[in-house]
Amino acid sequence: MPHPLDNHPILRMNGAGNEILVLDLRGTDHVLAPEEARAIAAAPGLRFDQLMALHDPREAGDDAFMRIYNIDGSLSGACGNGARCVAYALAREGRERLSLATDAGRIETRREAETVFTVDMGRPRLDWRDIPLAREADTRAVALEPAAPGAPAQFSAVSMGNPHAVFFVDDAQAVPLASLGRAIECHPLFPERANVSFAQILSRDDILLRVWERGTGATKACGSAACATLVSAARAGLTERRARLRLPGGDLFIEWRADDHVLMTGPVEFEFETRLTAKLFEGAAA
Ligand SMILES: N[C@@H](CCC[C@H](N)C(=O)O)C(=O)O
Repeated sequence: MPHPLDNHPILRMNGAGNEILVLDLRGTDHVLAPEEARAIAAAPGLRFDQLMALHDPREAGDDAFMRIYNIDGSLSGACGNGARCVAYALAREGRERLSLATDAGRIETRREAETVFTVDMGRPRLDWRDIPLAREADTRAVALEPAAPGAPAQFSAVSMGNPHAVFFVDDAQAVPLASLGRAIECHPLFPERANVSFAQILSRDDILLRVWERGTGATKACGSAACATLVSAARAGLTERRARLRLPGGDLFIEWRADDHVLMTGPVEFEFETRLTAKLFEGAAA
């Protein structure tokens, strides 16, 4: 029997430099196995930061249900830049606004301009159990214990549907992102691991940000991390509730509205469309 994804189209896009694949599985009952996600990531030209698999909606009013894969095959409950890429992909069907469900909740997107999209990421979750953390803590300032060599002593914890640890630093460019990110992602405080951000406050509405993503590593942009950072900075009184987040791949504009929803706006680029082949999955579970 041919592999169900043989000859299936796949889109390569990026959201502010965050490398995204969009795999539209609506109308099929195929659920991508972690091994299959890793096989796609290993194919020439298809390496991704996140793969967004679209499934038929489970509830009336939704446009799709999404499964979000990291490069190691693990799943995430949220991906802000990926959602904006999905919004661009489905805009080709004439849909300018979307409601997208994940296991962590529902997010909404809208088109602002030809290649600029906003995603409403919903409310941040700020209770230590929701991050989750391994022990009770005030999420505004959690002590990193045991200490990680070279890491700041404390961080802010936020869930945007996925776990984030945000460290405020004087010089984000000087942070050894790979070594610290790897160590903190898997720190015993995070039973589900964490996305790790290093943020430098430039002014009350301007933040420089570098991110080590859970399950993927250093990326050029991480939307949910940008949201978690703005929420952390505003809670700490370091910024207003609206700011520009400068990431290596581009700028994201984040607003934590009075109704508690966090909105992110930024650019999306379509790179190319190609087709998967059965050969790619040889050795991976079907
Ligand atoms: N790049 C994403 C976040 C992707 C998920 C993350 N690596 C996780 O495992 O939670 C974004 O734009 O939000």
